[in-house]
Amino acid sequence: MAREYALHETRNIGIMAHIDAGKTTTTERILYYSGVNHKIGETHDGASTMDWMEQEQERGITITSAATTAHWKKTDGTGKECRINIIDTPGHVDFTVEVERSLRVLDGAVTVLDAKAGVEPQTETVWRQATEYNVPRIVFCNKMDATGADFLMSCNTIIDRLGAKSCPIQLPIGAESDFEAIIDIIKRKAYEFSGDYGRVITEIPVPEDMVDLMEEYRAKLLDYLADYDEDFMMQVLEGEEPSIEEIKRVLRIAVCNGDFFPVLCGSAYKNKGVQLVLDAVVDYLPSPLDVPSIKGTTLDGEPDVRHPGDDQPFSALAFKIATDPFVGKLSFFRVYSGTATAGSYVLNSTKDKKERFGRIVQMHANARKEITEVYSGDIAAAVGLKVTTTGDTLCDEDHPIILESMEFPEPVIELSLEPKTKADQDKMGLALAKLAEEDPTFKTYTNEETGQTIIAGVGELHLDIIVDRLRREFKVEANVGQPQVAYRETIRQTADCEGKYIRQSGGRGQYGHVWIKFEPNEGKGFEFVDAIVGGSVPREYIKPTQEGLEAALENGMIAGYPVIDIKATLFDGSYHDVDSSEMAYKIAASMALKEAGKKCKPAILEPIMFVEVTAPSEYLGSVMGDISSRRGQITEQEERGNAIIVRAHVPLSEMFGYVTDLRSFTQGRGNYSMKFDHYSEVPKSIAEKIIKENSNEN
Ligand SMILES: Nc1nc2c(ncn2[C@@H]2O[C@H](COP(=O)(O)OP(=O)(O)OP(=O)(O)O)[C@@H](O)[C@H]2O)c(=O)[nH]1
Repeated sequence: MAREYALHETRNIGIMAHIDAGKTTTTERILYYSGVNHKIGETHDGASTMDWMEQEQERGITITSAATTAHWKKTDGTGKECRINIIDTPGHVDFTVEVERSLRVLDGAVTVLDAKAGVEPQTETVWRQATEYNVPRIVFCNKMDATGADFLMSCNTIIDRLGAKSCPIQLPIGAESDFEAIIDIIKRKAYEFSGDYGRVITEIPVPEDMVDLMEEYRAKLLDYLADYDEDFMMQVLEGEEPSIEEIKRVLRIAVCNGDFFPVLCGSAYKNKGVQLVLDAVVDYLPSPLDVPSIKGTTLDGEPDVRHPGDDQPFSALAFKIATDPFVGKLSFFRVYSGTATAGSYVLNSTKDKKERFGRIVQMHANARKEITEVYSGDIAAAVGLKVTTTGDTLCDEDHPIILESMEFPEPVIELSLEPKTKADQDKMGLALAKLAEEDPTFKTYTNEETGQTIIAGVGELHLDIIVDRLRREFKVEANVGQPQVAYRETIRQTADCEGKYIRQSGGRGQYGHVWIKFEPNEGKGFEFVDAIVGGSVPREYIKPTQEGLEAALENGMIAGYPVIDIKATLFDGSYHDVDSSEMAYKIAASMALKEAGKKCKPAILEPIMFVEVTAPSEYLGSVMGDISSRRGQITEQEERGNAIIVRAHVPLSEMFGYVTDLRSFTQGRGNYSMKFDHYSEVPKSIAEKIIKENSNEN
């Protein structure tokens, strides 16, 4: 089967915004106009198609990014269509990993702003992420119908707050309840929307009193564009009037270049303007051919690259694993090069395992269409992959490559779960394993000392939702502990440590004996070195020693928290001809680590968060004072109109309940966002307290 849409007629886009700016409503309209949906579900009625998970509907927020395919006619008069793959990205800071992983596989994005507020703190976060991943964007200034909507103010915030090169390519006619129609600055035409969900678009005259403003911004736009094309610059300098096609051509170059951001306006809710956003997606956002070829490495770690094209070797990146109630596990992937058919085998080069593409499906909101082949540039989901997790590369076995993957934030908050009944206990293990498979930022483990199941995530809301899903989707009832900081342990000093496990009481005994040198390994995680010469520890017991050590690291040395940044060199030991066993070496390794807890100057590390607070200027003093009282260090402060932004590093343990405190001393006008930054050693007094608390529980 040949491909349905040419590569240059494919768009992989994300819709990014501050929470509540209207991403979901906008996406719904897109699906409606592009013919996928026949009924529009309003998010505030809890009936939207994208937010199909039950609690998403109740909370009215988008949690998972569903990849959805839509089609839209090109504006060049050829009657041809583009395929637009849309990834709906969540706006809450606890889900930035969702934003980041979709950014990784997108070629372009639509940033949705709320016309009442312009650029908001969370918009800045996603904007910066998009910049980091070089994702070209167009901006849709939504909610023009809402009280307080101000288009030009919003456009200015893009320049002032984001420091971005940007210019409107539309102007609203009227605002708030008088918002009526939209002017296309490039075409010098105006449009109004009527009929079923604004389906009918009618051209109307540009109001007399808006002509000057339109010309002013048109001139500004041309000025900006002149930088991107020499011929165009000459035309503008010589006062020639460039044609509409010419302007669109250069605007496309500017947008694809990733540093120019045209702004459109409308109201998704009132059905005005979304079709023009789709036109702009097709006209200005890049196809897979317009973005740089994806980089990666060969299996030997040499730099390598894959170019888009169906004739290239197959390469794809798995960016999301989801559980579908009907087909089971779905692995979403983006194809960067080549093609693959359903039923074929591919190599998971990250894990060095073969995988079979059982069935391949394309998602249309919550419906799915089975396809037989995927092509370069496509986004689709595979059913039945066994070992693949988020971030893995799938590729042609004969041309292996490991594509650049993504980084995931640390799970810094944890809580304990106690199943209510034996039946719950049985179900819980499976359910947690499934959730962890879907979400690389969610971890679960058993605290060996207390026997409790611990779940860890990136924020309180993240864990809240996990617990909620356990209850609803997996029908597991559990008592939930208070959220706690996920501390870590490490060592500060090198020492040789012995672990000896010998049991000889009649019959076959147990014998395992190792000497391990432990060294601090800051920022480099866990490293295991086999330095055994002369067989003092036989070959077959080296892997068990490493495994025993890895398991022991999870349970800590002094307070039960996972040990990080440690290098272990197995350099000596002994064995017994009859009694040595894998188990005995595993235990010996864990005993050696216990000894490291005494000899290697162990330390407790706490997560330090990057916190960004925005509040009216008069609260600057209180914001700073409060951060200091939380052991915070202010790194930057900035004034922006009447508001101040304070950036700081604050230990997570001091941030519980911050939202309530901030609201109360700023009379509800302060806001903040926070994300993990790094680990740092806790002050001695606190370390002692943590160790004491954790030994009390025993
Ligand atoms: N007045 C007005 N309200 C809108 C518009 N678009 C969306 N809304 C409302 O704003 C609220 C948030 O819209 P959503 O589409 O759920 O926003 P979102 O950005 O997807 O939010 P999350 O999924 O929670 O991140 C809902 O109550 C919408 O009905 C608009 O154009 N005008």
